[in-house]
Amino acid sequence: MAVLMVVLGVVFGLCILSTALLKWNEVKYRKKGLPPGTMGWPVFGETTEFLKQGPGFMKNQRSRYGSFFKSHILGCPTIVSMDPELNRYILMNEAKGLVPGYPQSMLDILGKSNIAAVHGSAHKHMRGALLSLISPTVIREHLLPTIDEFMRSHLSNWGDSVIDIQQKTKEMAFVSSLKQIAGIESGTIAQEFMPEFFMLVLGTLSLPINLPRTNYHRGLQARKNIVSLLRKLIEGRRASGKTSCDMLGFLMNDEVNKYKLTDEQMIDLIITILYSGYETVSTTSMMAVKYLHDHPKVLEEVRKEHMAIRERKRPEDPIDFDDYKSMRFTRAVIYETSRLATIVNGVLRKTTEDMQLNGFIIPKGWRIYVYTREINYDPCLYPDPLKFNPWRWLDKNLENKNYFLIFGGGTRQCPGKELGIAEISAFLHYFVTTYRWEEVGGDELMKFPRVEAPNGLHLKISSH
Ligand code: HEM
Repeated sequence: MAVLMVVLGVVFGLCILSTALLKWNEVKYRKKGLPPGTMGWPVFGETTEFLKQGPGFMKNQRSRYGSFFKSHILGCPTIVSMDPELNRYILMNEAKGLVPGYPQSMLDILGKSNIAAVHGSAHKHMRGALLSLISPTVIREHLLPTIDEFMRSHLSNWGDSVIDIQQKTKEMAFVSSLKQIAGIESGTIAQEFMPEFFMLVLGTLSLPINLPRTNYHRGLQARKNIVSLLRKLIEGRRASGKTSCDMLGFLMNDEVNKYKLTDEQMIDLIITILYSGYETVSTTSMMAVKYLHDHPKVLEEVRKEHMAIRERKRPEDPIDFDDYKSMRFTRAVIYETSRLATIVNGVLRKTTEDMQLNGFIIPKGWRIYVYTREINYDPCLYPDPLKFNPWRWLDKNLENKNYFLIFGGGTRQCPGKELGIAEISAFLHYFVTTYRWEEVGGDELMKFPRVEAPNGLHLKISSH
């Protein structure tokens, strides 16, 4: 009896303490003019609910508080915006103080000059330099041939084996970028680079606690090593006096390049390119393979498109820009994959000063989560939204609609969109024309907060 009384007493005490803590945190953030919503626990906020319930948490909060509510997630007081009109306004108005709001660990590891860390004229300059490296002309004349050569060799010996397509597409996205940036494809530099880069990526998604063995600490160390590798590469090229026909060669060539970047800026830009195209391209490629496997009719249509291209060519001929432009159905598959898998849930901004938004006052330094995921499943915009139906993208001009935010919008809209689509298209070209595949089975796929196969996605591959 006495034990039961003690247990009941402890439970009762804990209940009172929890209620008091939750109440205290609500009162702390009860400023006049803030949007409705809850702030959860001190320090942790509602991060656990957000990560555990994922999209369900967002939908639940929206049904209680509307499309514009406050929360405390991932270490920051945050406003979540799920309102399409407001989302566009936020993305279009960086100049009014709505700047990128990515986590500190990401900014520290990607560098002071990385594109998400700079605003105003510095952003214009870095973005201009990047766009000059990946313009449609450069894609046509330099990047597509490089990508073609890479995909051909990367996919050349997958036949009659079991592969982990997640691992393969990750390596593919990374090494393909490295080849475009510095002509490096295999050999010791790529081998040295790859584990460092994977460590850097992990670090950007961690809590910024700089203690030995934390992912943040390892990420910072990986950045140091990558910077030193790139510095050696730049110095080696300068010493040799040769010009190279790759992104680094163009950046270093003052005669043709009007954006004069310092070595630090060049290095941060290269890290930005590697980082931004890595997870987006690899995950979309993996998920496209998954959806094609599950939808034989779509696979048949894609294969028809790519076989028609091959029939016009000798086996050794690369795909060119006209071939790429003719891949209309493949483009539709890539959009449908991005929509249904929602590779990017939204983008982050923060306020540089107190500002009025949607009739509320948002304090300086608060994060704004422009949460675009639900648009992808809106039955008014995409009828039968849970169906994988690439045909919906043909002839309807869906990619030019103002609710199409798969590649972001406004001043920060993805500059790598065409490059990313070209890479995935070239990958699919060689994959569907060379191989047939079966899932080995049972691999788990997670869709939130990131799309990933925690134990890999294994395929049994046979030659076509
Ligand atoms: C399927 C592939 C891709 C998807 C879905 C994608 C998606 C996005 C999205 C949603 C944004 C907006 C971020 C924001 O507003 O804060 C963005 C920005 C960006 N993307 Fe991509 N991306 C892809 C491929 C690439 C590639 C291949 C590159 C390589 C150059 C790249 C480079 C960038 C950069 C540098 C930014 C920041 C632009 C700025 O802040 O001005 N992306 N991307």
